[in-house]
Amino acid sequence: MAYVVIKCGGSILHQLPDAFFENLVQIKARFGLEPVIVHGGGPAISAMLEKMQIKTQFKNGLRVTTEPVLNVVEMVLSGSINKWITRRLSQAGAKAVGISGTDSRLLTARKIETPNLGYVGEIESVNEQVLLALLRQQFIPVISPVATDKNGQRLNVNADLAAAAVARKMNARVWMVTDVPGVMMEGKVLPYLTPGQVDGLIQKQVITGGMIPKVRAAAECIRSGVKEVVIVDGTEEDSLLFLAGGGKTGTKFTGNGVLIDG
Ligand SMILES: Nc1ncnc2c1ncn2[C@@H]1O[C@H](COP(=O)(O)OP(=O)(O)O)[C@@H](O)[C@H]1O
Ligand SMILES: CC(=O)N[C@@H](CCC(=O)OP(=O)(O)O)C(=O)O
Repeated sequence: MAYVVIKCGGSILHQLPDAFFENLVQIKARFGLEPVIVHGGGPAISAMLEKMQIKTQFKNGLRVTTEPVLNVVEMVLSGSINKWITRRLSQAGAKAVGISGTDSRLLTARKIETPNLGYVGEIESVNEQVLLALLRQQFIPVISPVATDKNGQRLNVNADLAAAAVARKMNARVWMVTDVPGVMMEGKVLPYLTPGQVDGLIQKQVITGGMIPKVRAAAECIRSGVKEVVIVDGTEEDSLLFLAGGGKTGTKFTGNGVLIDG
């Protein structure tokens, strides 16, 4: 079976048209691709934290996660956002099941060692049996990226990194759906990138903020043998069908891409 992990970024979620969810259902019928959704929700978490007057900050695209922040992260991601996506998919005719990385140890993580990041995790293992069981019964899994460590402590995992871990485990293609047409440099989309180019672009601050974990996750995928990682604009019409059919859009990560000057 061919799987595709579709990472839906919080930046774009609420602008995704009905057609996006309908396309998601069609890629299975028309191209035999089985979708697994991993979603973010950064802006919704920030909005809720602001409402609750809890301060929040990011380091290299990762949210500093104290205990009160962690409570809000889980409430928003595994609660409202996860259920909102499954509702949209159900409306589009899919059998969607929303689960969190803490269910049945789907995502096990360890605390990232960067000092003062708090309860932020990096994925150690993915229990793909849960996903395979759902997929066998024609369900589309919709995953919230909250994980647990080996002691059962909840950890906040960046959704790009969670999507990469799931894709590596399932040997799936990866489409990262976001609010920009790809990785941009000097106002233009970079059509191709290789893992080796990523660190330089971050150092030169061509890539900043939320794009940092995205390109790092993409590079990690390619280095471990994932065949296709594409960063794509969620509002681009029929982009999922286009990608499923082998079309080229957004920024594609490859083992040997086009070199960037400088
Ligand atoms: N070189 C770059 N190309 C495109 N976007 C970039 C770049 N550097 C930083 N960004 C920022 O990254 C954002 C996407 O990351 P993020 O907001 O975390 O999205 P998502 O919620 O989809 O994961 C873009 O909206 C843009 O502001
Ligand atoms: C550790 C960390 O930064 N976790 C993210 C999880 C959500 C996410 O990744 O959402 P996007 O895909 O919209 O960025 C956060 O707290 O915002």
